[in-house]
Amino acid sequence: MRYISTRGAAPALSFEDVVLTGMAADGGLYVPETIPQLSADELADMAGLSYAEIAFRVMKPFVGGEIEDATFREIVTDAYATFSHDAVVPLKQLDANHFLLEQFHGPTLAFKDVALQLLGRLLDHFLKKRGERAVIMGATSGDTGSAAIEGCRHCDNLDIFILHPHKRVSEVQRRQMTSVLADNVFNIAIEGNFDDAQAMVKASFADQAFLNGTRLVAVNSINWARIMAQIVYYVASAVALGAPGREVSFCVPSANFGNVFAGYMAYRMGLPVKQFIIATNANDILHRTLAANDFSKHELAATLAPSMDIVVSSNFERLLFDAYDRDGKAVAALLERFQQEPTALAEAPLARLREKFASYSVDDDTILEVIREAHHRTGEILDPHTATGYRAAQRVRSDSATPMITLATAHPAKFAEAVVKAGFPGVPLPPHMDDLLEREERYTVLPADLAAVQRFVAEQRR
Ligand SMILES: Cc1ncc(COP(=O)(O)O)c(C=O)c1O
Ligand SMILES: N[C@@H](CCOP(=O)(O)O)C(=O)O
Repeated sequence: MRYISTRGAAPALSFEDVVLTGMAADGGLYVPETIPQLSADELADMAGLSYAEIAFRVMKPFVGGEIEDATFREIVTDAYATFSHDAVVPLKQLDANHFLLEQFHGPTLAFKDVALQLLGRLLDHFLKKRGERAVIMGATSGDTGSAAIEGCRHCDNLDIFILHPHKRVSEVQRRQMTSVLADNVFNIAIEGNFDDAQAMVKASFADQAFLNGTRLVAVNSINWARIMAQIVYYVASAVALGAPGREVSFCVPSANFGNVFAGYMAYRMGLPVKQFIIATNANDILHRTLAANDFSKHELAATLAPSMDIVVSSNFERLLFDAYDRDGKAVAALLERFQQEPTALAEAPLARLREKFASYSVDDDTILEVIREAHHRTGEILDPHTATGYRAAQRVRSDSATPMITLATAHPAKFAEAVVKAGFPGVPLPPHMDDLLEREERYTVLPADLAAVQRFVAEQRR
């Protein structure tokens, strides 16, 4: 298996190299050169298997024989043993044909754990094999940061630098990151927003001179392994509801687009998916692009679903690469224009996207209304991100005969502000976190200035 860049001008990489890197040298993101296929028989055979076994089977072709089967199976089994639910990501039926896929049973209570428990172990495996050290730089709007720290902190060969937007993540999210006092964990609160943090991480991949030759690795979904691991739960949940004999649809609270892109990859591998719904908060660039072909940046708004407060959506590039028939030059030109001025997609790629994707945007008042309504109807307290998905599924699903799976991307206990504003007393944290609000914190506030951040990383790394 080889991996190529969405901008068409960087060298192709092996699986091991793609895991141990971030962005491609041409500024693009890596995708598999060919998309492995899952036959109907292979899908049918997965019914009733454990999540770890499905994960092994779905991901094996992407690894391309670069890790021995027995070792890879061990890594996968170990990663998913950290989840508090046997099903890892259980399905919960809400009504006749609407299901929640609960993605918050991992150590940090958000869907990011599914990929980052695996990625941490893959990095450990490859770095030990090579006898190398590496520096991680990641940007977070709140959930990736803690999941990355939790997934990678036991790897002695890694120093982990996580940039979060100062005062723009929830208290629980911040404390999940900043109360990890390990010697190899560094939290940086950036005086800016998530887009600023992500831009600095990407700029650091583009010019790594500040690290004097030490390897820089991504934990954001720019790292292909993140997407790969997220494909699994689309397959597992669809098979649980009758695939390949029955089509399903997915509604995905979206921002940086890694989650729904993984679903699209599952579809490209052969999973029968009728529709993907992209749900956004008030930061609605994905919805504006799909619905009105308005691919332009608006100012980033702080919302009640802070993890989705993102304007420049990284993985949309991977979808564009497919929509533009894998023409890297066209993707590079479009994205360069996008950085400079309001732009639009060409007609044919947009039409292709609209065949499979619908979208819907949900503002803060509606998030609160949905939390109340969903509780009244189903007894569930949704987190504010999941609430955007719940409403989008109600409004734009193509039909009610096809099972709709809405991804419940985080636990409501992480987002007390929205839950309390919606009129509930709050949701308790699980026992392993019940003293979180009393734990000591450590983090450094820095301006949104690339040189300052790089200087900090260069000085602090071990
Ligand atoms: C809780 C939660 N829901 C949804 C999203 C959106 O996922 P993605 O960035 O993969 O589109 C994120 C992060 O971005 C998140 O943390
Ligand atoms: N919502 C994310 C933003 C970063 O997304 P990623 O999937 O690219 O890591 C977060 O919680 O940090």
